[in-house]
Amino acid sequence: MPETANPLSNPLIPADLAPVMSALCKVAIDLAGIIARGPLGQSLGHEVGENAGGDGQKALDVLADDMFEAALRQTSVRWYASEEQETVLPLNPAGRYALAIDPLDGSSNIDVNVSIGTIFSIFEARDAAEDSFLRPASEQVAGGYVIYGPQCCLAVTFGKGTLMFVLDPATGRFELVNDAMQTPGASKEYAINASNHRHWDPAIRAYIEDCQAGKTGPHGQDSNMRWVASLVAETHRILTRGGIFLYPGDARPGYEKGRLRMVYEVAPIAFLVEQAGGLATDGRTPIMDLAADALHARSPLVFGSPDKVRQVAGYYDKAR
Ligand SMILES: O=P(O)(O)OC[C@H]1O[C@](O)(COP(=O)(O)O)[C@@H](O)[C@@H]1O
Ligand SMILES: [Mg+2]
Ligand SMILES: [Mg+2]
Repeated sequence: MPETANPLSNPLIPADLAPVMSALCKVAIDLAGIIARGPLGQSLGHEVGENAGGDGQKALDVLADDMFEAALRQTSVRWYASEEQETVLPLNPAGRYALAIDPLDGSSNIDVNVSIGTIFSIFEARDAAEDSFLRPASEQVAGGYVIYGPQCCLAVTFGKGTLMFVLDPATGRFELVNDAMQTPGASKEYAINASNHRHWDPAIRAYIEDCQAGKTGPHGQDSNMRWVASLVAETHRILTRGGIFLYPGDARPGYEKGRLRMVYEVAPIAFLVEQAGGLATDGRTPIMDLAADALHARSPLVFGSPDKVRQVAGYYDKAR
């Protein structure tokens, strides 16, 4: 792929954030190349350790983290918080921004050639490292993801709608394909890891059982279930085709608040989805009103087409 000085130049990118976005995109292009070579290149999917959240780290998790950290050092990012780092790293002391990142999302899919991604969230930096991230999701100045799939795409919001770019392999540039993504309202698809059925609370259990009941059940429609186990891929599908995603808290030890991390998974995805006319809650409360109480804190996440997300909140109200 040809190398361009700036792979993302567009008037819709705020000028102050443009160098940060450009650095993210350059790394994303390099990662897309590494991922595309799969077994022809270095081994990507083998376990190399454990991260602060207790998840196994794959070689590509660590490589992606190293690449983003190195590239963002040259930008106005003051604080760097990563799924793969226990604490916040100081980058540019004079920098204006605090950037949180899931360098490689969906790592269980690395070996099986299914879409994986990168998720990022940007706040204005505060003087204290952690304080810069432990604040309401509504204070984000940018949120987005890159998906490494059949197409490499960037979805990003700066609080004025959700933009979608596609990487053109012929030029090495991300081209704008939609300047106002709109989550479709009507969809028959729901996404949840159904193997956890026995651990769910009564509200989620009742909601999913009613989805499964189909046309003759209370929802009055047949549904399809999807579970990619890659949050970026589920988000991309829902932004494009509608539907609902649920990763609720459940009864497994350590899963009281589900699996997903507030700072670098839940908050940026909620920002993107709400800017595209969807809703994102923890089941009841809008994610945008919530703040993490620790860097790697988890949060339940329910997002997608507004009517469906409201419907889930109704099940929680009934279960009270
Ligand atoms: O394996 P589970 O419990 O279904 O969890 C799947 C979820 O875990 C994740 O893979 C977590 O992300 P990481 O790969 O960044 O740890 C999400 O992308 C996905 O939604
Ligand atoms: Mg993730
Ligand atoms: Mg990850």
